Amino acid sequence: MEILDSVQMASADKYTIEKIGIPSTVLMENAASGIAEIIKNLDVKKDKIAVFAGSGNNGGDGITLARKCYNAGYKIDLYLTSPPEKLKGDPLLNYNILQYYPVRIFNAFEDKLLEDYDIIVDSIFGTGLTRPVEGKYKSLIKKLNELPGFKIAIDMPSGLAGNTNAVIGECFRADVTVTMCRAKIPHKIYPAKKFCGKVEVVDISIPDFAVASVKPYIYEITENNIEKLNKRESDSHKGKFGHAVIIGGSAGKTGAALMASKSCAKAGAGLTTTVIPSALNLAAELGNPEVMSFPAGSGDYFRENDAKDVTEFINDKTVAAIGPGMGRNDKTIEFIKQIIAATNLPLVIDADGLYGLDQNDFEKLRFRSIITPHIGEFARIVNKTNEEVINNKLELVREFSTNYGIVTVLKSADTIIGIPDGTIFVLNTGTPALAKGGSGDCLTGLITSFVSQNCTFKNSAVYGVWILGKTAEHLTNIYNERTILVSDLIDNLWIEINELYRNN
Ligand SMILES: NC(=O)C1=CN([C@@H]2O[C@H](COP(=O)(O)OP(=O)(O)OC[C@H]3O[C@@H](n4cnc5c(N)ncnc54)[C@H](O)[C@@H]3O)[C@@H](O)[C@H]2O)[C@H](O)CC1
Ligand SMILES: [K+]
Repeated sequence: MEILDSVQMASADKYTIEKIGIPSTVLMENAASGIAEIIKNLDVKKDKIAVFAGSGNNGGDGITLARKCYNAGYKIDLYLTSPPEKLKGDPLLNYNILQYYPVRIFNAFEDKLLEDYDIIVDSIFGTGLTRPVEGKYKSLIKKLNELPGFKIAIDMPSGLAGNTNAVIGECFRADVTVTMCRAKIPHKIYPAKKFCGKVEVVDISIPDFAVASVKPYIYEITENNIEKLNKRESDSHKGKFGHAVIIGGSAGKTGAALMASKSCAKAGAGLTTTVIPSALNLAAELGNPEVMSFPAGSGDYFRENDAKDVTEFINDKTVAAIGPGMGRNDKTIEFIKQIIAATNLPLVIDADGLYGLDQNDFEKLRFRSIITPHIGEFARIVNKTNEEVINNKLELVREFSTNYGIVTVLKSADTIIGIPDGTIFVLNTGTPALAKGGSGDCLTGLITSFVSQNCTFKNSAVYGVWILGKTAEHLTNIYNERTILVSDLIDNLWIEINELYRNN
């Protein structure tokens, strides 16, 4: 599904009203009907409802909803943030209609809140908000957050802006957010996502082609749109699924290279070899019997002198991952730079593999690489603070991927995948069980495995993130979010891989 920003939403809205001719009043009526339907189906007490409505169209949705809620038999009070004389357009039309209904109408700032409401509906600001709320609006939102009732935001929790995932100021904390047509950026991406609660999307008759006309470039990957895995031909042999290489390990971190390699083999690479500093080779030989190893150099970490042998070894392979557990020794960094310069192989680069890279190295990775940084690693790459990355992750990932022609997988609770044509994919899979050392190594192995099996870079990245996240969800449901080890994830990768085969 597309994720829109507020400008795109307004354009799709305009297209529907002006080009197709569906009146805006109909859209508002549909929005209110959709929201009322969701309220009816909520499993919470809903005898007394308070709607807080602003003067714009978001307020208009709330005013119209008041009528729908009355029709459904709820006791409903409306609190306006502006005098009725200031209303115009559809909000005014619906306000005038509401005069015929026995709904009590108050001023949100001047009148006292009358009783304890079961449900508080926030329709103060929607996609029209672009700057932080101040003054009496700020105080009102604070006050609403302190009320005990169940909280529903219409379109967006008031205080969030529709074109950013950053929390720009005080905002309503919703249990449920009901949005129209498509989810917007703050609904799907942290930190704003945290304020939205469960997000429900209602159809208000804006057709798909009106959405397509605004050229969406952000998509959420879900069960419904993830590409299924192809069944293997019955006469397949291992040569068909590539030879994947995992270059990693250093004294104390050998396990990272082993976990990445095992994940790679488990997800279906034809052959997997761990390239490992030779002093650690025995661990690789004994630790992963299904995986081959290539002992490099003579020490317990990689040095630049090892690059020649390693390059010769990997050059006829299908894909190499660089990074798991390599450490950050200057000589190792030089080794990585030389590998990047001396080969044209598809590369997946993670963790320590990214640490010493500069613009020059990234230039050499154009159209053949996937990088998988977490927030801190990406902040270092793009020379920003962690905070700046968190609040601008879409723009920064998009800029990096398009500038360098590199697929970027920015790992966090909502993983963002940027591809070189400027498209962004968002995956909200996973649980806090993944907040543990080694999860990233598993992801690197998975992505490398799918590249080895000839999947596109985009699909390889998507499969890696999806399978790891879904496996964590599955195991968290059975066990809990603390006691799951990466080896448990690896053992259970088959469950989600089975799901990806389904219906194919
Ligand atoms: N296609 C759809 O999704 C439809 C959505 N609808 C609803 O319409 C709103 C957007 O309405 P709009 O009138 O453009 O904006 P808002 O109601 O969000 O509010 C704008 C209003 O508030 C003023 N304002 C903005 N920021 C601030 C601020 N920080 N402090 C004070 N005042 C502020 C601004 O000047 C405007 O006057 C959308 O979210 C949906 O809920 C339609 O119902 C149908 C189609
Ligand atoms: K709102």
